[in-house]
Amino acid sequence: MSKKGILLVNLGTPDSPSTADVRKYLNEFLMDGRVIDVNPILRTILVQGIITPFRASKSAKLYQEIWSKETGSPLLYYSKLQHQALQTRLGDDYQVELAMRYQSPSIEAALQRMKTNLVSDIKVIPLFPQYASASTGSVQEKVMDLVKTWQTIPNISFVNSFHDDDLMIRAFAENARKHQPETYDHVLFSFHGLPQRQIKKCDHTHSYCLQVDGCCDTLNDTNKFCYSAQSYDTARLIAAKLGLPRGKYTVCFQSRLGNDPWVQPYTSEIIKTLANEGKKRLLVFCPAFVADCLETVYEVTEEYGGEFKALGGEHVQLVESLNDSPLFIDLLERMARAV
Ligand SMILES: C=CC1=C(C)c2cc3[nH]c(cc4nc(cc5[nH]c(cc1n2)c(C)c5CCC(=O)O)C(CCC(=O)O)=C4C)c(C)c3C=C
Ligand SMILES: [Fe+2]
Ligand SMILES: [Fe+2]
Repeated sequence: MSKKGILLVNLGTPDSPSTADVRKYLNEFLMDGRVIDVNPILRTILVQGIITPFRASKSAKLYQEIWSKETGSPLLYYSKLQHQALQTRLGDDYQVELAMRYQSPSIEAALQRMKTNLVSDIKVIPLFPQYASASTGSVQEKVMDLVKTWQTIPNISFVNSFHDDDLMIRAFAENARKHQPETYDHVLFSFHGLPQRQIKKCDHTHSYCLQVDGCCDTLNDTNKFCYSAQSYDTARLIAAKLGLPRGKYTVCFQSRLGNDPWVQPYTSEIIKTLANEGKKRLLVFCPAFVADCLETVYEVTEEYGGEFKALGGEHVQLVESLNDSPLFIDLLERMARAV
């Protein structure tokens, strides 16, 4: 009998921290119409004429800071650990493949290996807890775009999001307990940002997301696929698991790009406010990521840590990501086996 296929897909990272490879990565990433969601001519001018030429060498320097001689990019390193751990858990009845949406290893090569092995059931697990068109949606589109040319299209299913899954919530809470959250003045749940335009576009009523006060306070039929609403839900659940009172934590969004408004509050502004209030020690979760990466290792620890200290703060502690923690592998195994 043929094996069942599981395709794990994360975002992607450059092949090396050289400016040339970072440029190649940024061009592929940002030319995705779900990431820079403007018309193709404007996107080409923005990405290839403005963003990438200015950003490539700056980003390459950041990647050089986090790149390990032995293990390379943290995102790819931890993704490989997750891949191996899941294959071990699932055994020989399953073929587990790892791919990145951009650069390598590619989704195309992973699907091709499954096709060669006559895998007839494929479950795609985009490694993003909260649904966004720019991340999960892009993976889904890419997979469908590749298999549409096959003569026989196999049974394919997609995991859409797992923002409220108890195993993920417990995994983050367990990582935080190592740092004794009660010893910190404040806790941040810092999610990757998204342009406000993309948040509004996911609301088919066009009158709720970012139009109504408190639109992310609960999940309902209108906002159930809203990245921001799902992020608030994740934060509420982790906070509840740790018994954090409402005033002890803040949800915020990091990594803006360009001049358009992104979903707020911005992490950098919250860091300033907390330093000005005299807070000294911050514990920071990044629950949009299941693996440590540039956005956690560098942006939180170095960039926000540096800004906080310059304003009188003492310490910013990152809660490490899920990486290959047993509870997260439990979750991957459960998603893989679910019919
Ligand atoms: C959590 C899922 C992600 C969403 C949603 C997302 C949207 C998004 N990102 C950019 C621009 C950049 N993101 C960059 C890095 C990056 N982004 C994610 C995840 C999501 N992005 C990850 C996991 C990483 C880290 C990759 C790594 O190699 O470690 C970068 C590159 C770094 C830099 O130059 O700052 C950019 C650029 C946009 C525009 C966007 C949605 C519109
Ligand atoms: Fe990103
Ligand atoms: Fe919303």
